[in-house]
Amino acid sequence: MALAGVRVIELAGLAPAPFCGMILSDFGARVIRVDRTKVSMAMDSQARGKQSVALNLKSPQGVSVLKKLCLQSDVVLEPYRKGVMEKLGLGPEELLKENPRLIYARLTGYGQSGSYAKAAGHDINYLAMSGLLSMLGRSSEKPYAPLNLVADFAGGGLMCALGIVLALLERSKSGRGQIIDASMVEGAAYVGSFMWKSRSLGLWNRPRGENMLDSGAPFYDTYQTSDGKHVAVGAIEPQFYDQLIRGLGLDAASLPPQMSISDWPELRQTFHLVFAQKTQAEWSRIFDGTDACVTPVLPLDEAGSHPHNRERGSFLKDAQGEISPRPAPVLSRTPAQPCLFRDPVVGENTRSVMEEYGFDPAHIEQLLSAGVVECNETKARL
Ligand SMILES: C[C@H](CCC[C@@H](C)[C@H]1CC[C@H]2[C@@H]3[C@H](O)C[C@@H]4C[C@H](O)CC[C@]4(C)[C@H]3C[C@H](O)[C@]12C)C(=O)SCCNC(=O)CCNC(=O)[C@H](O)C(C)(C)COP(=O)(O)OP(=O)(O)OC[C@H]1O[C@@H](n2cnc3c(N)ncnc32)[C@H](O)[C@@H]1OP(=O)(O)O
Repeated sequence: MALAGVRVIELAGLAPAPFCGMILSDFGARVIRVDRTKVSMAMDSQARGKQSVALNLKSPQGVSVLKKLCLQSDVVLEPYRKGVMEKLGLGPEELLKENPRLIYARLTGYGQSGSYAKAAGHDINYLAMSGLLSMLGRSSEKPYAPLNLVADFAGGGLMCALGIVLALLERSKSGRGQIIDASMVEGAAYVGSFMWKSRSLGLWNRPRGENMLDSGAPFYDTYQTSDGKHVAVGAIEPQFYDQLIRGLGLDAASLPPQMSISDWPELRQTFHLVFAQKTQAEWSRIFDGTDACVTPVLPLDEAGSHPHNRERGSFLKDAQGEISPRPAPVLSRTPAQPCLFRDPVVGENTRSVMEEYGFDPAHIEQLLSAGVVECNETKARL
């Protein structure tokens, strides 16, 4: 796999850093998640392929253990508020001095500088600060955050993984590590570059929800079908729009022109009435195999069984029978081989990882009895 041999220490976080760690793990990195001690269960729902070491970083001995892990690793990924790592004596200056090849990835909302750097926040705040949230939502309604997809995952976890891969690539030439300052505000904004850079095309001149790609246009929207399900329509280009009109059984000559914005409300009402006459499956039978750009809106539990996705193996089933997306993209020679085994219990791998990183057994026992580290091998076997 592409990242085979890369060792990552991931400090347990909420959502973006776990996703970043899972991407690295899916593509072959060895990811060791450092959990707090005295927690009953991991909140990491993206722990695929990871190992868990439970370590109390509030103790000086715990800090020494982490330093030793980082000394023999390629990447450390930290998701805390600015200054937390420095307060623990685990800041980048400290760790890079000991291991100049270390890639020190800092995944935060607002980045390591600026007046918000130390403020708490979540996806919705970062998305708001990126400028993008102002563009999301239906006409005459307030801005609407599309789950926590954009800042946490696209602009956060994924962008940070890109930074890590870039830094690894650069290190193969220079031999040197570096610090990655991954701000979710900036990551989200960057993902949204098209919105900034396409403003000159007039794509976003109208109020929110009234432009071509923000549900303003009737040919770029969702419609309810007679069985209460939905279809998505993305028939932008005239040749595809023609096929949409044909599939709907409408007469193009009796409709206003596609790009007549003032007629969009009337056209939307026509589409709405027609789509409501057949079930989602009936519309799929009509539109599958055409270029009308009409697809069913699939719920998560149906996405994996859709023929197209099934043919490509786009979703996988793990040992617990849980279905989730397979890693993307697909590399032809060195594709990801995601682990299908269950997620680790907190502290399940403490002892084995410490042994592997050169701690002698007596020292491990001493740290265990002092509560600096925790080992939950038995819990894992239950
Ligand atoms: C929208 C998403 C968030 C979705 C997450 C949800 C899935 C979960 C959010 C709340 C959870 C529920 C809740 O916890 C209650 C229940 C708990 C129960 O156990 C389970 C069920 C729950 C219902 C639970 C269920 C789910 O988990 C939730 C619903 C996001 O947007 S995520 C993005 C968030 N932003 C960032 O990541 C940006 C960077 N980080 C930050 O800005 C801050 O970390 C953040 C997120 C604002 C949190 O701030 P906080 O003050 O809590 O922490 P920090 O200032 O960063 O400091 C960390 C402290 O922890 C110490 N520490 C770290 N590791 C260790 C260790 N191994 N040992 C000892 N101590 C450790 C560290 O030293 C810091 O200590 P100090 O404060 O003393 O410096």
